[in-house]
Formats: sequence, C-alpha cells, structure tokens
Amino acid sequence: MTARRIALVSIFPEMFAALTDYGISGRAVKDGLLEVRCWNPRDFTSDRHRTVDDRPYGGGPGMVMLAEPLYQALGAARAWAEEGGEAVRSIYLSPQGRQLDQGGVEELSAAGNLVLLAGRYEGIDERIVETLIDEEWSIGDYVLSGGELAAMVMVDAITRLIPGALGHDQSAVEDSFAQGLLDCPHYTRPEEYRGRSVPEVLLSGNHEKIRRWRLKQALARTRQRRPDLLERIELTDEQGALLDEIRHELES
Ligand SMILES: Nc1nonc1C(=O)NCc1ccc(Cl)cc1
Repeated sequence: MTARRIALVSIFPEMFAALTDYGISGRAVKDGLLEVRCWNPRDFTSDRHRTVDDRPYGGGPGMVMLAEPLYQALGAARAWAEEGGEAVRSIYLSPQGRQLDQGGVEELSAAGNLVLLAGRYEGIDERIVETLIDEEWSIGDYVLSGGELAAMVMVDAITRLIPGALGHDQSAVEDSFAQGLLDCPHYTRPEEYRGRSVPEVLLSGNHEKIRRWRLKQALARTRQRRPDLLERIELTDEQGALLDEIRHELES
C-alpha cells in the first residue's frame, strides 16, 4: 500500500512536528502509512527580506499573504502529492469553509492525496483561492491566528481512519462515534478511587452485558447533551429499545 501523502503549505513548518513526531500520526509516519511534507512560501520569495505579505488594497488593518510565493509553494506541494499519478485535492483552511465533522473526515479520508494551505495574517490574496484551491474547510466557528492548527486537526482525524493506523485494540474507540453517538464513560484501576467505585457491570466479564451497557450509556449521553445528533442517525432496533428504557427510567 503506497503511503498517503499530505502536503502542507505554511510559513511555520516546524509546527507540524506535532503531527510527525507524536502519537497516532507520528506512528503512521514511522510505519510508512502516511507521508507529511511542508513547503514554506518564504522559500519561494526573491527579495532580501523574503517577504510573503503586503498591505491590503482598500486599506484596513493587518496584512494579506502575497499570491506569488503561495502560487509557487502550492505548485511544488501539488507536484509532490501528484507523484505516481495520485489524485489530489487542494484545501484552504479558514472559518469561511465547510464545517468539518466525522462525515467530512470520512470523505476526505477516502479522497486522494491532499494539499493543505495554512494561511496567516488577515488572509491570502483571493486570486489564489479562485485559481488553485479546490475546497475551503473550517474546523469550527471561531477565529484562530493561522490555519496550521486547523490543518493538524484535519490530518489527525483523517490519519485515524487510515487502515493500520490504529492498533487493533484502539479501533473500538471509533465504535460509538462511528455510530454517530457520543462516547460512553471509561474506567480503569483502582476499582475504588477516593470513595467512588466502578460500575459493577464492567467488572462482570459478561461482554454482551458490557456492550449493551456502553451502548445505553452512549445513547443516554447523546440524548442528554447532543439531541441533535440523535436526529441525524437511523436508530437500530436495539438502540431504539435502549432509548425507550432510558425514557422510562427518567420518568420513574
Ligand atoms: N476556524 C478555522 N477553521 O479553519 N481555519 C480556521 C481559522 O480560524 N483560521 C485562521 C486563519 C486562516 C487563514 C488565514 Cl490567512 C489566517 C488565519
């Protein structure tokens, strides 16, 4: 299986060590499942000060990223991502983009290689978005100081879906979220901690009972905290029955 390539364009390439040097994504890189490489627009400037920004036409605060360094950096990044004839999608991270959720992560995980553009300053020259960016994505309705953290959130979530990236014992973590539900509570040793004990069922060794308990907990939490998520999913018969139990218990 050829490694998934994700190219990044950013003036702070060192930030991406958080992806390549740690955790699941670090392991995926080490195992050759994922290749991550960054192109810095500063390396594509021709002036002494390696200028990547300039003042905005129309006035106003802050600076705008110049088109030419971005054009060249994006070109180099795309060439790498396209090597071997792979399909490539170029993405610009910004609050103006499509909001990322697990469904979007699954879509992007099934797409080809990616080029992610992480901007800084007040924005990038719009002519780059119009000509070189395929899709604009947002990780949420808040304003960050740059696109790097958003790009890393996207890459982390995508990497978890690469076959082999999660050890076999971790894929279970995806269960409830894969079902569109919030996660159930988790416990580990000691059995008694500062006077609080672990739910008996989890000590029972009865795996079917444990599975149902966890599913019921996930449903109860989702109903309580994110009823909107319940609207979106097609409930299985078992989930429907457990939700009925939850409603009855809340009435009594
Ligand atoms: N929310 C978000 N989801 O994705 N990205 C964001 C975000 O706030 N980016 C900040 C940002 C984006 C582009 C530029 Cl040029 C400068 C700053």
